[in-house]
Amino acid sequence: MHSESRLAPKPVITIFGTITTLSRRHRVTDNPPLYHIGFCAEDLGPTPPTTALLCGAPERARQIAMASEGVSCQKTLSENRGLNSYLLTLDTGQPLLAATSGMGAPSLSIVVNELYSVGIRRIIRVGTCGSIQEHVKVGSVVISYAALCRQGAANDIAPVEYPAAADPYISVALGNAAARLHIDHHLGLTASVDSFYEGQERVDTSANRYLMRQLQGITEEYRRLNILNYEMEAGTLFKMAGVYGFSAGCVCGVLAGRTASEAIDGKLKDQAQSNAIRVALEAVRHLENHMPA
Ligand SMILES: O=P(O)(O)O[C@H]1O[C@H](CO)[C@@H](O)[C@H]1O
Ligand SMILES: O=c1cc[nH]c(=O)[nH]1
Repeated sequence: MHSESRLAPKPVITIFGTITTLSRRHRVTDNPPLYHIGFCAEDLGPTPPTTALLCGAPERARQIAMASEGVSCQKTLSENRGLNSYLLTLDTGQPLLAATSGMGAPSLSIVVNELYSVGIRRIIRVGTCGSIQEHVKVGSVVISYAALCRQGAANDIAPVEYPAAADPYISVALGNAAARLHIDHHLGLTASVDSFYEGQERVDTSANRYLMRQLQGITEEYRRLNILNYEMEAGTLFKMAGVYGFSAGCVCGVLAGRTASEAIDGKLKDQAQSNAIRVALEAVRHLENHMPA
């Protein structure tokens, strides 16, 4: 045992106040951190969280931890590879993890595997998306109860036909949370794909103006199949939940209205993301109270 590993965590001053970060020298356990997420089960303390809010962007995980009402950040667990993760306590007393998946299913699959290893049993993706339906407006949130999963990583985990379904209790909790907060929301089907440009039929804003024939018209086809939105992680998360045996949900802020334009709406971006965060936090408060993981 190295004596330095028993040192108390080092306090650091950030623009958000004083928090504690777990540098390699100041971790309170000798157990090795998991290779990608950069922490292990013992780093989660005596009352470890079993629920994680999982964001594609590290800045969003940080926003949940440092700038959300009713959330206290106990410590920064890791910033390894930009997969920022934070140990939190909600105003209800519930422990919670805010973590980062990175963009796309391959990165998400690694992070989710390691989160499961450290004891996480409920994962709510807090993401962003593009709407493909006229009535799903930029700034609103989409709660995915299932996904059309056109993702390669998922095929390493389950057959292509395997259902990509959210936990119905989480989906209902997210819908009820959005209603309580008076946030414009839609509960429905999501298309989870592997690329932001070609896979979501972007041409005007893409460096690649050539779209393979099989993708030409795909957005209109999905629209007619009553799919609400495009994003890049939920399908694989849902399939992993089924195979591993944890519960999963997804709420995404709408950043692009694809019936009008391919572009991200910069003006409503912050509002859409903070709506998704507020809905997820409110849902967790009620899920934990009524349905222990
Ligand atoms: O904002 P996040 O959570 O990263 O989600 C969406 O944004 C990224 C693409 O811009 C993809 O990861 C997509 O799923
Ligand atoms: O259009 C969008 C916006 C965010 N994320 C996506 O995957 N697509």
